[in-house]
Amino acid sequence: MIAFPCCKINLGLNVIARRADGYHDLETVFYPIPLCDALEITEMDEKFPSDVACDLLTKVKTAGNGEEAESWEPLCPEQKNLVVKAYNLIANDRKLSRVHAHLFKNIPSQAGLGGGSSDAAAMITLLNEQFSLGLSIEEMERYAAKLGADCAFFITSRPAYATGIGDRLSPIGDAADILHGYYIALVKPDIAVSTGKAYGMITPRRPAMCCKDIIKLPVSQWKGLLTNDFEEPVFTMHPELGAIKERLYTLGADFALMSGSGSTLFGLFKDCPQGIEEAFPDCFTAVIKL
Ligand SMILES: C[C@@](CO)(OP(=O)(O)O)[C@H](O)COP(=O)(O)OP(=O)(O)OC[C@H]1O[C@@H](n2ccc(N)nc2=O)[C@H](O)[C@@H]1O
Ligand SMILES: Nc1ncnc2c1ncn2[C@@H]1O[C@H](COP(=O)(O)OP(=O)(O)O)[C@@H](O)[C@H]1O
Repeated sequence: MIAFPCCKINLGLNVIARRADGYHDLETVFYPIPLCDALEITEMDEKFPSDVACDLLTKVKTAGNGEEAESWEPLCPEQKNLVVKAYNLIANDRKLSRVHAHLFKNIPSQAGLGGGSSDAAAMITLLNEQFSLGLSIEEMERYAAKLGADCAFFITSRPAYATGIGDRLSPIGDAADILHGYYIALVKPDIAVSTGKAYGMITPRRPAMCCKDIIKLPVSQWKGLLTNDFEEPVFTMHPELGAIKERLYTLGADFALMSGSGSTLFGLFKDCPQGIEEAFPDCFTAVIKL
């Protein structure tokens, strides 16, 4: 059984308050983007000589100098991969057969695109189907939220207004179609931002206007209104990121912003943008019609 976990961008992100548990309350709109990993699970042969209940092979797509390379390499120690963590979480409560998992990584890591969280959510939904666990969407979202603050969103990957630590989701109604027909350019340089460190550099505040209301305006009016609180501290640490955002505007974007805690910048274009790959030669780039 196979799934294609997508990634997300944040349409605005306001860090509102620091909580007693060290986490932060935020408000953001999660918007799914069809740049996907592939995750396949197959049941393990009874005779497979292993103590491991879920073994994982990861194929990472890496780009460099205009060439694409693929290699079977662990992204991180297997037991730390969110796909294996998702299996272990469900296996704690339900009887599961042992499985082989094959993960093809197409979504860049440490990018603010939620790729790992999406893979974990896909594992939960795959296990639910493969083993007829009968879990409801809400039950799967509750499991997912235990694995990462933005993981619950990826159970359905429907555009959503998120509050709490990113785990309280509500649909955004008609605004869900707002980007239909737009082109998105994703640009991710080879810079890793620590999410925890970035949160620590923000002074929380309540915004004048909530991002779910701003996105009801035409995209051409979002500039200056729809903001990401991570940009200020992260652009200070890495000025190259601010420069990429400016370049996206020069290339004709109606709107550009950093996604999550970075380091991906995205630009929204009415017409298919030209020259993105050439403009950012040392970065991962993708142009996708929404
Ligand atoms: C910033 C956001 C915005 O969408 O996205 P990404 O940049 O990761 O995509 C998310 O809040 C990232 O959520 P997620 O990536 O699941 O975070 P986790 O792994 O759960 O937490 C990493 C660390 O970030 C901090 N953290 C995370 C979420 C939150 N609401 N408040 C926090 O303070 C905590 O210090 C935590 O230890
Ligand atoms: N399935 C997975 N895909 C990507 N990263 C994973 C996965 N499982 C665990 N990780 C770990 O989580 C870290 C960040 O995850 P990722 O989702 O790519 O970042 P972000 O939330 O910034 O988009 C990675 O550096 C890696 O060590």
